[in-house]
Amino acid sequence: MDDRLRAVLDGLHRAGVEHDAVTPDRSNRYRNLEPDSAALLALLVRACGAQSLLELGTSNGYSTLWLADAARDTGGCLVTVDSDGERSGQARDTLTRVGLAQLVDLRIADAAQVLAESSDGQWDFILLDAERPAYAGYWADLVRALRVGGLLAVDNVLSHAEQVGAFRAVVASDPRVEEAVVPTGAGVLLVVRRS
Ligand SMILES: C[S@@+](CC[C@H](N)C(=O)[O-])C[C@H]1O[C@@H](n2cnc3c(N)ncnc32)[C@H](O)[C@@H]1O
Repeated sequence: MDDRLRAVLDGLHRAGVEHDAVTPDRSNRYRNLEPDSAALLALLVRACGAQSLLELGTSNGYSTLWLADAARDTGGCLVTVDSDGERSGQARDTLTRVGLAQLVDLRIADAAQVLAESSDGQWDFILLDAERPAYAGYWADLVRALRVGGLLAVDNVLSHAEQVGAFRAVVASDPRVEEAVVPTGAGVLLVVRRS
């Protein structure tokens, strides 16, 4: 990552923390990934050589920038989805500013619908970072749309363990996948589809 992008990311994260601290309504917060988690996911994208990336939960684009930068190295591209047009617009502006916009298809849409419309095995990498109580309902399409050998990452599995309990149970009982939790940031669940 070049110094300019690093500086933009550092500033974005700092501003996000400050914004969220004075925003009582959580639906208006940015709720960006922790920097260590974002760095881990970008590293995994590079390690996997992921070409086809999906992010569910763009917010103002903090994690999107990390993933897009990694996709630039793998020769891949990223579809990122958020139901909120205003935050998505902020993400578009920042991606344009740092020269990553051409790698990213920003969609203002519902995560469930994008997953349902994904073809079998379409995605090499998926980041799920939206509304946690909905995750269990996404599972059938998540695993179907993930390529065999592909990687799914889910944030907040330690910080909000109770909200992802049903989802964790569904994943743990599915023989098509292997999983591990990385205790970085808010806790990142990594799931690999093996069949
Ligand atoms: C935790 S934030 C994402 C943070 C982002 N990944 C980052 O690190 O900068 C969650 C985002 O998911 C979006 N979201 C929640 N439910 C959604 C849904 N069903 N479909 C699409 N986006 C959704 C919210 O609008 C919010 O911007």
